[in-house]
Parts: sequence; structure tokens; C-alpha cells
Amino acid sequence: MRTDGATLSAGGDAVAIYDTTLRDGAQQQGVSFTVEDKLAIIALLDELGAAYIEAGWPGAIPKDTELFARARELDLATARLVAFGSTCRPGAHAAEDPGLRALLDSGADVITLVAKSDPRHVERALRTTLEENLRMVADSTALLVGADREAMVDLEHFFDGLGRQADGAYGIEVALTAARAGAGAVIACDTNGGALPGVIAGSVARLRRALDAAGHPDCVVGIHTHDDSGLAVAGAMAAVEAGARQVQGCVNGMGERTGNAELLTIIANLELKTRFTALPGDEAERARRLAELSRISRSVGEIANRAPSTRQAYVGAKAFAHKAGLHASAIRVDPDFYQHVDPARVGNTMSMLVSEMAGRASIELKARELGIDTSGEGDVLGRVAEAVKAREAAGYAYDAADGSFELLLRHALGELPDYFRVESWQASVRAAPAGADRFLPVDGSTLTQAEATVRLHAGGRRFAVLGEGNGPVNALDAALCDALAEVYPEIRAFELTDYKVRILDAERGTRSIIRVLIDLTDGERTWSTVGVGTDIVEATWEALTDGHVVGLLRAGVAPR
Ligand SMILES: CC(=O)SCCNC(=O)CCNC(=O)[C@H](O)C(C)(C)COP(=O)(O)OP(=O)(O)OC[C@H]1O[C@@H](n2cnc3c(N)ncnc32)[C@H](O)[C@@H]1OP(=O)(O)O
Ligand SMILES: CC(=O)C(=O)O
Repeated sequence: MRTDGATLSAGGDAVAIYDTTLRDGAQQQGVSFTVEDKLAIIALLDELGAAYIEAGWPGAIPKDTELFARARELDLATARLVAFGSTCRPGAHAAEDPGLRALLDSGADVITLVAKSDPRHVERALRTTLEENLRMVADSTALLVGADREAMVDLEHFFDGLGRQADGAYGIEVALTAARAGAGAVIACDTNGGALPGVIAGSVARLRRALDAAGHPDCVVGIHTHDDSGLAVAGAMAAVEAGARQVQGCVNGMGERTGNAELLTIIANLELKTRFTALPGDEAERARRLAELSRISRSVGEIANRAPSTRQAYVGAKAFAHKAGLHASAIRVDPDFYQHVDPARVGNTMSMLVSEMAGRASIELKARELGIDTSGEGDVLGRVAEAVKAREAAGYAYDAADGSFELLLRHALGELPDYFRVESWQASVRAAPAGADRFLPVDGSTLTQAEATVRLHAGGRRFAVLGEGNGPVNALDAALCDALAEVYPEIRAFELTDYKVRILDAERGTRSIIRVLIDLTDGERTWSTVGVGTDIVEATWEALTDGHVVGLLRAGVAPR
């Protein structure tokens, strides 16, 4: 029984999830999977419960030929591996087509063939007749079926073709030809990503009716959409409503040009908002699989070396992050007021962002998220909200620096531990030696040298430490770390993972206010801090010292 959101459909049914991250997803600029990458993603998709994983085009791409050879050893729990290819060439017999032979030799027991279904493409791109294209589809499909393979046919440019033809019959005829030859599924492809959801729904319904009327009720209709109009998921959902029972897409919306339909969003939509099922198993089993969506998104992103968008529906790191004070005040009563589903159902979490848009409720909820009890501290909440607004007006940005916010809050609550006290710091940069060639090849060394001195008190002792580095920030960091590590050896594990600088009033040029945001990790936890100043080193120093305090706090270190 689904409880979240609206029910989009009255009739229940199972929709087969067909992942094409490894084939169409790999058609995205900058994506290049190794065989090992593909094997790792196959394992993740199988864990998730995809019905089909289109893993590549053996015969056309050598790595995919190797992948299918190695995949023979795989023992997949839910998924079936699909080899992708095209129909035979015009004028050639399917049985003699080297491409089809390679698909059969791949050992894949499911094979999807792409076929032209728009007369314009048949006549101008394939340079053959409409009849010959039907013959190619029939022969190629029959060859696969005759070899005991499950055959599917992608109807390339299906919607463009139907839209342009006076009677719109050819795309349907290609589908019926494939079904007659034994195809188990015909997939309506919005290859150029230009079709609107209403058009997709109407055309898919028409295709379904045509197959039924021709005596092929068992031939599944699939949908394959691209995001060129920003409507790939909407188109796929509309197609399911209209009778499609297989949905193709890619994890994190990877794919050619603007990408394919984001498959995880479709799975979540189907499972949480319709009566259709997208994952295998009973209700408890499907809920368990659904809760893996966020992890799968991140893992595939890591393997592809393309971090998913933090704003990605359902699974993005910020998909349930709330910034507006009015939202927070209602969320305090019930998170459902500003969330379309419970984030836990897709393995995600809610988070509060504190900024100039915060009210007391935002501060209270963020404090709760940080494990800080603010009950009975109504005045403090108000004061902190005001302080955040005033400091953001001066250039700070707390929604990207929850570590700095924690310090502000703990200070207001009188709970900020006194780890160390800075007496003074200074940093200097020495210019390149006279006569040095600034157009020398870059070899990792720099032409400038920097040093910094930090004087501070910690653990009842005074430290005066000189640091050297390849820049003033690096030198300051070295000096601060050397001084503090005498008392707090824990900070040796702290590592800077990101450093962002922003000029806040660019029209003032080099006299501008500078904001520095840094991300730190101790290998277990990550946190962010912010510093503001008229000087980049001054802003960095603030972010850096705050970063060390937050790190000690989060590691549970007591002041020494
Ligand atoms: C919509 C999609 O995303 S479909 C997936 C597309 N994916 C890829 O193209 C990735 C892999 N492709 C490749 O490695 C190569 O393009 C190959 C090996 C398939 C073909 O390479 P080549 O033989 O050098 O041909 P080329 O790429 O120049 O052109 C494609 C040929 O296939 C033909 N073709 C295109 N679609 C089809 C089809 N559905 N059925 C049969 N032939 C087709 C074209 O007309 C063209 O024929 P031509 O060589 O007589 O002009
Ligand atoms: C088959 C395919 O990838 C397309 O038509 O977009």
C-alpha cells in the first residue's frame, strides 16, 4: 500500500526496469567505462533489482566484446544482461551480417536491435526503401529468435515518424513486423528528446492497441526517452500510464547529449506514487531495494567519475535540504508539510540549511541535526538567527558552512570549548628570484616561496611556530598544525578537501571583500567552514582556525 503522494494510476502492474547506463549512458561526453567499471555497475544494478542491464555493443566496441566474454561467469540475482546492436545492413542477409553474428557470439541471451522507424531516416540515412527496412527488421529479429534469444527492437525516432506521417502508419508497421518475427518487446524511442508527454502517451497507447489488434498482446511496449526538452522522466511516466511496461533509462540521467531519462527517479515515482511496481519482490523486499537508490546513485557516480547533481530528484544530496525559515517552521510540526516523500524511503536524509533566510525554527532544527539541545533556549534561537542574518549581510554564507554555524550556536549557548587562543599570526610571500623564467614548463615547483609565523596558547603552553609552504595559506596551515599538534595530535588527521574563494563586491577590484569556504575531513567525518575578510589570507585564516575547532569538537576531543 503506497501512502506518499498522489496515485497516478488506478490499475496495478509490473514495469520492467531496463537500465542502459552502460550503453546509452556511455554515449555521454566524458564518460568512458572500463570493463571493470562495467562489471562493478552491473553488480550494483543487479543488487537494486533491475530487470535488464544493457551492457554494451559487442562486435562494435572491443571492450564490450571482452565484457560479454567475462560476463558469462556472472551469476546475477535479478537482472538479465542485454547485448545491443543494429539490424542487418540493407541488401544483406541477417545470417551473414557480421554485426549480428557478434551479438550471437557474445553469449547474451537477450539482444536488443535498433531499427529505423521513421521513413525519413530509412530513406535518407539508411538510403534504402521502406520495404527493405521491414525486411531487415524481420530477418534480423527472426535470426535471434531462431537462435533461442529473447529479442527486443528499439524503434528509433518512433515519435518523430508518427508525428510527420500523414497516416502515421510506418512506425507501427515496423513494430508489428518485429512482433511477427518474434520480438518480445518493441521500444518506442524518443531519440531526439523532442516529444512532449501528451504526444508520447497518445502514440504509446496507439502502438499498444495496434499490437493487441494484430494478435500480439504479449509483445511488451517499452519506452526510451531523452532529456533534450527537460521532459524525459515525464515522458516515460506518461508512457507507462498509456500502456508501456518496460522503461529504459540511465542512472543519474547519464546519456547522449542532455542525457537519458533518470532511471532512479522513474523507479521511485513508480514505486511510491503509482500502483505499478518497478522492483522485484514483495512489498517489504521492494521497500528495502528502494532504500538503496541514493547509495546506487552515488556509487555509479563515483565509478563514472561524474558526481551526480546534488539537486537530483529523490537521491541528490540536497533533494531534501530546506532553507526557507517558513518551511522550517512547518517542518518542525511535520516534515511531510514540505516533503513529497519521506527521504528515508529512498535512502536519503532531510537536512536544514541555515542562512539569512532562517528563522528560529531553522536554527532549532539545524541544532537538532547537529545533536545540540536547544530546548528552553528560545531567546538564544532568536539571537542566533539575527546573528546569522547580520553576518550573511557582511559576506558570510552559512548554508555551505555548517561547521561555522555550529561554532556560532555553541558560542551563543555558552558551550564553545576553549581549545586554543591565538596571540598573533603573520604570513609573507617572497617573489621569484630575479631573472627566473615565468614561462618555464610547470613541474609542480613554484617560483614564489612563503612563510608564516603563528603564536598561540594551548594546553597551558605558548607556541611560536614558523611554517613554510608553496603559498601563504599552505605556510599558515603548516604552522598552525605544527603548533596545535603538540597538544592535539588528532589534528594531524585533518585534511583540506576543497577550498573556494569568492569576491563579494567585484566592482571594488582588489579592494573587495573576500569569502573563503573550506571543506575538511578527518577520514571519517567531513565539515565546512567559512571566513570573510578584505584579504584572502585573513579570510582563509578564519576558515582554517574554525575548521580545526570544529574538527576537534566533532571528534569529541575535550580541551586540554
Ligand atoms: C540512437 C542510438 O543511440 S543507437 C546507438 C548508437 N551507438 C553507436 O553508434 C556506438 C557504436 N558504434 C560503432 O562502433 C560504429 O558506428 C559501428 C561499428 C556500429 C558502425 O561503424 P561503421 O561501419 O564504420 O559505420 P558508421 O558508423 O560510419 O555508420 C553507421 C552505418 O550503420 C547504418 N545504420 C544505422 N542504423 C542502422 C540500423 N538500424 N540498421 C542497420 N544499419 C544501420 C548507417 O546507415 C551506416 O551505414 P553506411 O556505413 O552504409 O553508411
Ligand atoms: C535506441 C536509442 O538509444 C535511441 O533511439 O535513443
